[in-house]
Amino acid sequence: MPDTPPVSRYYDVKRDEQGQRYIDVYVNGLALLQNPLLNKTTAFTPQERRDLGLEGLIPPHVSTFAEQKERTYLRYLRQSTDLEKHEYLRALQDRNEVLFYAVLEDHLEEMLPIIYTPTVGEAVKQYSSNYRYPRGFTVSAQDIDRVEEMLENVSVNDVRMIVATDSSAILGIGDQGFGGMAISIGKLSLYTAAGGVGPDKTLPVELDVGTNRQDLIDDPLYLGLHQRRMTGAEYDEFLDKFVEAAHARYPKAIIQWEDFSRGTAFRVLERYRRVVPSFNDDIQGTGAMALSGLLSACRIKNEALTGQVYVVVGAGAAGIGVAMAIRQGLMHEGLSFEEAGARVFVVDRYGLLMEGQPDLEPQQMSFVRRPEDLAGWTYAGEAPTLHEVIVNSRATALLGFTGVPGLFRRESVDAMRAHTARPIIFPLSNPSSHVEAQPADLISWTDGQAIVATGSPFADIQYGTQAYPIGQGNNAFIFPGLGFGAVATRAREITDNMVMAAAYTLAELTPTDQGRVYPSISDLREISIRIAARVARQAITDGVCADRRMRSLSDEQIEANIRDRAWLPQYLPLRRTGRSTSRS
Ligand SMILES: NC(=O)c1ccc[n+]([C@@H]2O[C@H](COP(=O)([O-])OP(=O)(O)OC[C@H]3O[C@@H](n4cnc5c(N)ncnc54)[C@H](O)[C@@H]3O)[C@@H](O)[C@H]2O)c1
Ligand SMILES: O=C(O)C[C@H](O)C(=O)O
Ligand SMILES: [Mn+2]
Repeated sequence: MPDTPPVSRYYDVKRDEQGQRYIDVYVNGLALLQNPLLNKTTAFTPQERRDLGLEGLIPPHVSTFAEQKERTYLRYLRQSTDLEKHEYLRALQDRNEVLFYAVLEDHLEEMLPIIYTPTVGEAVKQYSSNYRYPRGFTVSAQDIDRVEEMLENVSVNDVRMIVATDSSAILGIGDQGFGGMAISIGKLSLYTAAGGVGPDKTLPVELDVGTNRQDLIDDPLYLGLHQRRMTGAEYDEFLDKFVEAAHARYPKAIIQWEDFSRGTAFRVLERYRRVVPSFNDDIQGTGAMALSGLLSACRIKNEALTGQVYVVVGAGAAGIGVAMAIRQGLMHEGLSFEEAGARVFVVDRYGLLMEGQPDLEPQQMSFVRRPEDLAGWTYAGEAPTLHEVIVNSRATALLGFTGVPGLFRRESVDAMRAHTARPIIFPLSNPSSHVEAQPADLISWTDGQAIVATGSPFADIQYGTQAYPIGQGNNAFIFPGLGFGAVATRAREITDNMVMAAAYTLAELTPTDQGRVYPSISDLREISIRIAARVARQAITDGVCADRRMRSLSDEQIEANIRDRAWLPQYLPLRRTGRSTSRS
């Protein structure tokens, strides 16, 4: 019997007599080379080549890992556009995952914008035209009744982390139909590169419930379902079937819901969060990320979180998630629910959220103002506009989650400077082309006084004689650690306290001396490990840790345990003993 559970029907990770890990493979020859979890391309040893039927199929020179990485990186540099670089790295991932993650680890800051935001947005749009090779799992409105059988086709048997999207609100680029699969893939690449979850433990999922994009429906080359989106009870039934089947096949898996539009995001989160361990990245991950940036900004200002007035624009999944997180943070700092809510103003397309507006959704209701709440305000229409809210509320912090480029105007920024010397301005919409204000404008309009963060990466801003670094306020600083902490404890549920622990840990780990409110991406892995440890501790405190051994560990032991189990991109020896212990 192996001392590690079977992980794939193509191989098991086992230990030899000396306790060294090796991979026992049940395929050979070309079939082995075509499995990206097993393939070492040119690095197979002469012994492996003989034993695994690879002789004659690969070039004679046995490459070192360093040579492979160098060859791969040089070719990466020869790709001329960011999308070509993305496609090149994705092809590498589909060929050899260890090498992909090793190269990514060596060049994380350079490559994150390529495999993830903003380039992944382009990959989503081009998904059908650039489709090449299967990755992840997809189920559509046509075949949801067979989802259980279909999940059996997935070759890995021990998935711990699923990212699933219905592609209804991808970044700030809206309904993208089947192309949203690229987002699930990109998020999970970060789980492995930063969060330490092995690639064989992850499963990207595209829930193809249709698309309301007529141009996609009319395009014969579009690879998703050519029909309009399911809604209402039909949609709920689809999701119920997916969740039930995924949980049955992968009982230890955490589900991250990604890029669901505001109409479904909250409903889906609440419907399942106590059924399977799950969280919504745009609501909760973004909420924690934004709260952390605000805590760091307050540290720079040398003021309290409770001393600011917050305007959140865009009352969708992210905006409401962030407004809730700010309110929770203010309560954590001692305010009552009412006092905290009074400091948070939420604006959507009709202006300030006000009673009686059309299309208000349940999750927005606790932020809705009545006219009598606005005594002393001056505004022209039925609801104050964004600018009128900033002026009347005496806003000191402004956060954007609208996906509308250029929404933050100079007059509003000037108005903020009447209330505070150092306005906090976070245009957090992605990708870069959808940012609510250019960081360079914000720095120059405020003579370098604004504290700025953006969702997509921006280079330092040169203004006068000084360089102003722009922190990247992206939920990538939260979800890998939050998810890994939940995986490590086999959390039965992801509690609000676990999300808050992630937010406060990120703030503690953010050095603010350079004026940045988010750390450098090069520190992402270390930060994710530390967040995972604190999330794990919180899971134990909250009584949701299903892993008995973890419960008795000290904080130091938890962190050591998490560090120790983080997957690293290294080749293991491959052997073929002929004794399969896997299901097949
Ligand atoms: N930085 C991050 O980590 C991060 C995380 C999540 C989402 N986001 C970004 O936030 C944006 C929104 O994402 P979401 O998932 O909440 O989408 P969503 O569709 O749920 O919400 C968007 C909201 O913006 C509102 N809106 C549109 N135009 C507006 C306008 N002119 N004025 C005011 N409100 C307007 C819409 O009515 C809707 O309520 C996207 O660009 C996304 O990339 C960033
Ligand atoms: O994907 C990102 O870069 C962050 C966030 O989840 C978003 O939807 O914009
Ligand atoms: Mn998202």
